[in-house]
Amino acid sequence: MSKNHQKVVLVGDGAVGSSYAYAMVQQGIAEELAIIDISKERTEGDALDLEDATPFTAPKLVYSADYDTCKDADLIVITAGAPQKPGETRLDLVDKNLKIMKSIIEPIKKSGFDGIILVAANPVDILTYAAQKLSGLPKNRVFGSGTSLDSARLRVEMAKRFNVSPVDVSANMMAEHGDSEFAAYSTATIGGKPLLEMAKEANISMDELYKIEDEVRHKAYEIINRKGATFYGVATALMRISRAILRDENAVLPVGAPMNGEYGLNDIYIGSPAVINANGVDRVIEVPLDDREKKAMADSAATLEKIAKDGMAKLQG
Ligand SMILES: NC(=O)C1=CN([C@@H]2O[C@H](COP(=O)(O)OP(=O)(O)OC[C@H]3O[C@@H](n4cnc5c(N)ncnc54)[C@H](O)[C@@H]3O)[C@@H](O)[C@H]2O)C=CC1
Ligand SMILES: CC(=O)C(=O)O
Repeated sequence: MSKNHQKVVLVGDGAVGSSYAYAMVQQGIAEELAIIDISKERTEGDALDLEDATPFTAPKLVYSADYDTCKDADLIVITAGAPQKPGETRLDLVDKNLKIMKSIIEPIKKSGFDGIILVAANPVDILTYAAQKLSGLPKNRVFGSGTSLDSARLRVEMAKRFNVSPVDVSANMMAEHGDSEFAAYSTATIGGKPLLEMAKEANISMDELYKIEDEVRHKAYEIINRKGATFYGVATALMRISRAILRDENAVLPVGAPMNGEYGLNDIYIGSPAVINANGVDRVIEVPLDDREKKAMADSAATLEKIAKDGMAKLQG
């Protein structure tokens, strides 16, 4: 395959996957998009529908495929798995989605794939951990969407509160993509100015900021209660991460990154900003945390570590 021809394989053509495919076609990222799902009718239908969009965007080969197509892919994006039902947490999905992940990684491995895997299926930090262990690929080449969507949600809320564009808010949700995540307010900035200073000047209290943090943490539940699923936000986050990989951007994005001593953590995937390029996670940016944030990071990591180890033991036992 020439350097100018990039191939992405999407595994999981449900609400998140098909929205991601649509975003990739809209943005003209990668020349080839293969779609895999247990429902062949769905992937065939989506490929036929999506190819009709390409005359208006950029030439792209979009097709329904089987796992042997993974062999020469640059990037595989995994969105296959059960979504939360109203009232369910992401962690409640762990056992069934770990089994699905195993059934996906085995044929990917068999195909001889040697590229990058980006995971979005939930609980994403645990499933990413499993995908890396089961695939045997280097840790930097398997990573998760992590807190990319949550950070976008935080930026949206800060933009509303401070009356600025969300594009100009630099703020991250960190740790688990889930109920134990936290807003890293101590390092957030707007136009280079610390967000906490701006809050003080605007008489926005810490209590109000913590209330917003909680709303961000629970936004998925609000969306699921209303429309049954969330997909446009995460699909766009996945498109953004894919672009950073395929165009070797060195973009600093919050993702579910492998820890190698950062925050005192090892052998775990967790939400943190990282440099994303053609190597996948090129390096983690270890953000300085205040005491509240340090404790939240440690507590969240402890939860993830336990569930990952128990889940893997069950899967392999
Ligand atoms: N990381 C994030 O920020 C977000 C993650 N998600 C997660 O993404 C996942 C997908 O969500 P939706 O698209 O809404 O669900 P969905 O039910 O619409 O789609 C799931 C797709 O996976 C396919 N699938 C199931 N088992 C499979 C297998 N063994 N091999 C191949 N395909 C298989 C199904 O046929 C279906 O097309 C869920 O786990 C959900 O929780 C959803 C939103 C945000
Ligand atoms: C479903 C999910 O993980 C989210 O929207 O954050």
